[in-house]
Amino acid sequence: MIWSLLGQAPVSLAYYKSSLSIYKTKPSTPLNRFSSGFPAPISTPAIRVFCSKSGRVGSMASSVQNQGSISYLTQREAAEVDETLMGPLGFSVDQLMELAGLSVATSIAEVYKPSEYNRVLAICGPGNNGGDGLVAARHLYHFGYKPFVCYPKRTQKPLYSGLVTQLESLSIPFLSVNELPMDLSKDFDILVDAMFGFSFHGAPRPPFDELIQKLVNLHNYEQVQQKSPVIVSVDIPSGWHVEEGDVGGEGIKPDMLVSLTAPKLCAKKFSGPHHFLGGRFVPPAIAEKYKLCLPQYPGTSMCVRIGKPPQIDISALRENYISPEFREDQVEADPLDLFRKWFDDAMTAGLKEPNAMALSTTGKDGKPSSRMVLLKGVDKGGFVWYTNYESQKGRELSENPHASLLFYWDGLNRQVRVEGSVQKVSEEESEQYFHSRPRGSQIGAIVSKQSTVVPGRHVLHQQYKELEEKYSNEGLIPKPKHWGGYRLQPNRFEFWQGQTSRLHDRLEYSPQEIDGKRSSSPPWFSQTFQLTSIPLPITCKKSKQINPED
Ligand SMILES: NC(=O)C1=CN([C@@H]2O[C@H](COP(=O)(O)OP(=O)(O)OC[C@H]3O[C@@H](n4cnc5c(N)ncnc54)[C@H](OP(=O)(O)O)[C@@H]3O)[C@@H](O)[C@H]2O)[C@H](O)CC1
Ligand SMILES: Cc1cc2nc3c(=O)[nH]c(=O)nc-3n(C[C@H](O)[C@H](O)[C@H](O)COP(=O)(O)O)c2cc1C
Ligand SMILES: Cc1ncc(COP(=O)(O)O)c(C=O)c1O
Ligand SMILES: [K+]
Repeated sequence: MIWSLLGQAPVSLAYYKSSLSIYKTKPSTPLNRFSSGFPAPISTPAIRVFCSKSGRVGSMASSVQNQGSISYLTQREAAEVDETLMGPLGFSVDQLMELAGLSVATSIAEVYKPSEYNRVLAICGPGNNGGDGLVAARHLYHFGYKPFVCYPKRTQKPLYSGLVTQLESLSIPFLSVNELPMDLSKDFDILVDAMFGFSFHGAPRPPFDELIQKLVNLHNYEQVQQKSPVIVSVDIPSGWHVEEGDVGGEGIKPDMLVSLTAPKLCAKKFSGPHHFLGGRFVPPAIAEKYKLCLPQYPGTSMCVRIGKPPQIDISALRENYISPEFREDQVEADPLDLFRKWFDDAMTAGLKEPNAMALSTTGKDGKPSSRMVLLKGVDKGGFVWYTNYESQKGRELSENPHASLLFYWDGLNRQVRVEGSVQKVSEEESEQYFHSRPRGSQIGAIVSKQSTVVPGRHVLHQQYKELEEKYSNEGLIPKPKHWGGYRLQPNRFEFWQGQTSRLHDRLEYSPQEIDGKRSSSPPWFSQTFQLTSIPLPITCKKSKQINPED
């Protein structure tokens, strides 16, 4: 299929025309543009690299190396950055180690879900790299993993004995080298290599030579092996030369490398699928001084993916949902109460925009269309959202006043479907809501001829600017006639709670028939909605208890 392209402007939802030649010069379909444009199934977004502004400064700067815009440090530079952080910049080793260990744990959690990779062995060395491993083990415990620790050469400093006590207080088992099984693959899902970091030199001495060999023996990510645990190396794959990497080619081959502060030179030789950066504590002064180019961390994350994104087999992407049981006898009689309860759960879980819902409409041509809108109110009268009445959805709703709403609360493994008939809300209600919005959004609603083609972004921006000036005096911005709310009055709800092996819980509420007639006058659902097929007064069944792949 040959596709034409209509770009969508960012500020408004009007479209602007864009050259179609993009498909002539780049013979790709929208689908492969999509898959090549998005790096990974993991939650980290595309990498944006930030660099210090000035040129190279300081004595060591000339040896800071970049590969694809990201800086790599030599061993000496890494040690010096460390010293600067802990000297003039006032950090303590405890602080940095805590943040480093947390970065390692969050990187692991981004890729290896505790439901599948639960048993973690952290092998910790005598220095700070080992300390990072101890901290990571503690965080992993709190994230739902089952950690074990092998810490054969303990350091007698209070920082380290404190970390050990903390782990012991969580009943995390410490295993001696002798207690480790010959073959680590049966007992662990993740092996955290926290033996050596950037101060490693020479050849590994006992007992670490043997431990490194255990990792070498069991794992080579290039070989497809069933049931092989993954290796996550902290900062440096232990045994590798800090700058040259795996010189003899016989070292460990981690699946994941979590570089700390900035990757060291050996990381250029890392060819495993998951390279992350952690240690979100580098002040601009350090980045500037050492001319560090580092990726931006997304949102509030403690880690960011760097390096090539892994090749994704989309067909293999799946989650096994593990949730508390959602039972018929636990639900509310009124689906609205259950909706509110689940909405509160989504808020409490800190989900982003839990009020975002997919709205599906069909016009008289019967062709469905869906888009996201924001729920702005829910009560006995129904579910309310606001939009442009002249948009595609507005046109379709005028032709066919029935719609479906869909909420998906990732993280809670929950989905709610709501279907019903739709009416415009009153002008007064729309007025009131319109004026509660930020002034920028009010102007945006005037500017945006939603779902129409416009000549370019500049037109929108120009109109926006003019209106901004016009209404700069804090006066009322008039609501355009074509902007307002809709209210969907539900006639069907389905609450879905994901469960293991695709045997999900699905409960459907549909209107009860009284004397052979459907109740139709609101507010009726608190009384007359029923969960299909439990004996009255409230009936309930797992609707369509469904084949396992539903
Ligand atoms: N700012 C940061 O980047 C931070 C990094 N952190 C982590 O700290 C490590 C570096 O820690 P450091 O203590 O300097 O060094 P190591 O953990 O690499 O290990 C040093 C110990 O290892 C011994 N060692 C060295 N070589 C060998 C060997 N061939 N065989 C056996 N033992 C060896 C060494 O003993 P020596 O007697 O040989 O000196 C030390 O006992 C960094 O990589 C990060 O992971 C911080 O946690 C946070 C800030
Ligand atoms: C999370 C999210 C929330 C949105 N909320 C609204 C909204 O409340 N109202 C709205 O008109 N458009 C909203 N949009 C934009 C719509 O998805 C859509 O692009 C626009 O309304 C035009 O749709 P149409 O051409 O199908 O009518 C939202 C988009 C997203 C991603
Ligand atoms: C075009 C459009 N209209 C309305 C909204 C809802 O915005 P508000 O929360 O300001 O009503 C959104 C939200 O993304 C939107 O994109
Ligand atoms: K390591």
